[in-house]
Amino acid sequence: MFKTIRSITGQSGKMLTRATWYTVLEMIVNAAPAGLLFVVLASLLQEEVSLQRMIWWTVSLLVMFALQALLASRGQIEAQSNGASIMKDVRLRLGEHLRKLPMGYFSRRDQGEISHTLLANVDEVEMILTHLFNQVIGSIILPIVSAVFLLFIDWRLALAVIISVPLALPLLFWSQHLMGKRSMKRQAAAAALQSRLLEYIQTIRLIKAHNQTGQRFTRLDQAMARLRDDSIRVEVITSPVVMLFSMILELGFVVLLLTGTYLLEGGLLDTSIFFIFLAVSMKFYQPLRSAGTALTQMRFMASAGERIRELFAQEALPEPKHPRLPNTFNIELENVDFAYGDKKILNGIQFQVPENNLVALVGPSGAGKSTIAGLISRFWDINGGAVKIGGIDVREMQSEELLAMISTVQQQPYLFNESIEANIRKGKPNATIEEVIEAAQAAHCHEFIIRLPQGYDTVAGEGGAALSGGERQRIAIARAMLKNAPIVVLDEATASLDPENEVYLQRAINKLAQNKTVLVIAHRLKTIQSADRILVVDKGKIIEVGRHVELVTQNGLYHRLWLEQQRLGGWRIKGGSSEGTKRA
Ligand SMILES: Nc1ncnc2c1ncn2[C@@H]1O[C@H](COP(=O)(O)OP(=O)(O)OP(=O)(O)O)[C@@H](O)[C@H]1O
Repeated sequence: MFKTIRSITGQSGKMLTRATWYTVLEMIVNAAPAGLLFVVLASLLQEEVSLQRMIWWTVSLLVMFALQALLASRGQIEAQSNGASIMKDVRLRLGEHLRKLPMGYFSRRDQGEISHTLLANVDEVEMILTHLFNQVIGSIILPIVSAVFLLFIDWRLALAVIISVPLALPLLFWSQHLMGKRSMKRQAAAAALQSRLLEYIQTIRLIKAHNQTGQRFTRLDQAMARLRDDSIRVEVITSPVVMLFSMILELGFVVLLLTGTYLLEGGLLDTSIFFIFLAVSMKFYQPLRSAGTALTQMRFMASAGERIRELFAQEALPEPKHPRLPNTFNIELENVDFAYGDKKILNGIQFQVPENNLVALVGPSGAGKSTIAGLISRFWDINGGAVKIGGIDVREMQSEELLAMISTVQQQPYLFNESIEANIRKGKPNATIEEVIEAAQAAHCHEFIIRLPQGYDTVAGEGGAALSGGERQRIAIARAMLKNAPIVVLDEATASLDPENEVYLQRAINKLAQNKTVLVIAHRLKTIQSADRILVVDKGKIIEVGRHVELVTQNGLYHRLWLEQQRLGGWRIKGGSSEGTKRA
């Protein structure tokens, strides 16, 4: 448990902080009234009490209580600030680590699971550092101090008090073991519920549109029921063992009573000593019981640490020891093989995009076009061959430098829930407002932005929900224009846009493509009629290569796709634009 926490916080001794020392002192002061009680009782029994003495004792007691409260509050503040700053660092390192992971990790894991680890699990570990750890330390120190005190007074009775501890401890270890096993299951159920909740919220529009509220709610309901069952199971399995631990521990009190009475009857014990033991033993068993509960709770929280450790253990794409930078920006794929896990997707892909050329990838859905485009940004590492930019393998470049030379415009670009200005500025964080407007004008979105109630200050909504698909794409293009990277990877919108939007979008794309090396995934073939080269991809292979005029005359897949799209075009109520992606 401590090993996990140390490994995720990266701090070896930092759990024993000033806060822990405050707690140790607090517990010593907490045990001190027992000593005072001993003196008071002895005086009472010997009838040596005076009012003046009693006032002194009372004052001393008040000072002890005040000191204890002061130490407790200092300890809590220290623990809180130390734990919170350690976990801030963990959150930052987790964010940084996630950024370096291959995209494959994100497609394997649910978004909800990842966010559960980043939010709930980090909070749970923070709870250990800010509260539970010191609570456990305090609950162990107080009985130790009390036991030492009792041993000094009468070793026979002290042994009677302590004797139950070694008998109860195995039960505590057992409860820890049970908790360790069950808590991982409960964590998985909580993460699954988070995924279902996220899915429910993100797809609420779709669910309503298809009238599937009942069906989706069932999935959510099942996830909730699983979490409920796992939570109950954790309690049902561990609680009886913790209870048994407490009971066996308290048996020591019975042993104390029997031993004390036996010694008293034999005249081997002073009554005042016996009273002291009866009173002080409370300071022995009660904190040990709390330590047991806090330790079990801590073991539960530590499973959150396990999940964080697993996330840190995911291997990032290896960075080169001696990174290289290309001088030119032609793209080259040499005999590339690629698989998602065991699922082979690309087979011997080979092509070039000469610098400042526009090459289009076309083909049926699932052919592997987006995968090819992702390999250029090194979203995944390939299984065979090489992906090169300017003759240098992308694996020999530092990932940040590689990403800086590529602008990617997605089919469904994501806009942050910030102002449109901030969204465009993501392409160049230090851009002036004039540069932002210039990019928006070039991307043909300035006109619609200034017509919005708050113009550039209009908030785009989560994911860009406040804007239409075409508007979102144009803002993403403005973002890419501001970035002004030498390579552009463009995933063209599949959905039919209204003619006006389509014309503007096409003009924006043409502007973005000027003097750049462009790889475009084209879904509408009429937009790539003037591309320098078209690659037809099918089942992970390039099966045809040529310009539009060459390919339409061959009796191949491109020809069939072209005829199909021409036929579908005839069904449109309004005619589309005749503009296409072209070199300006
Ligand atoms: N992250 C992933 N994990 C596993 N399989 C994937 C992943 N992404 C895509 N695939 C699979 O790889 C194949 C190629 O997908 P890809 O998205 O590259 O095709 P595409 O030609 O771009 O399709 P579309 O035109 O529909 O976008 C598909 O069978 C798809 O199911």
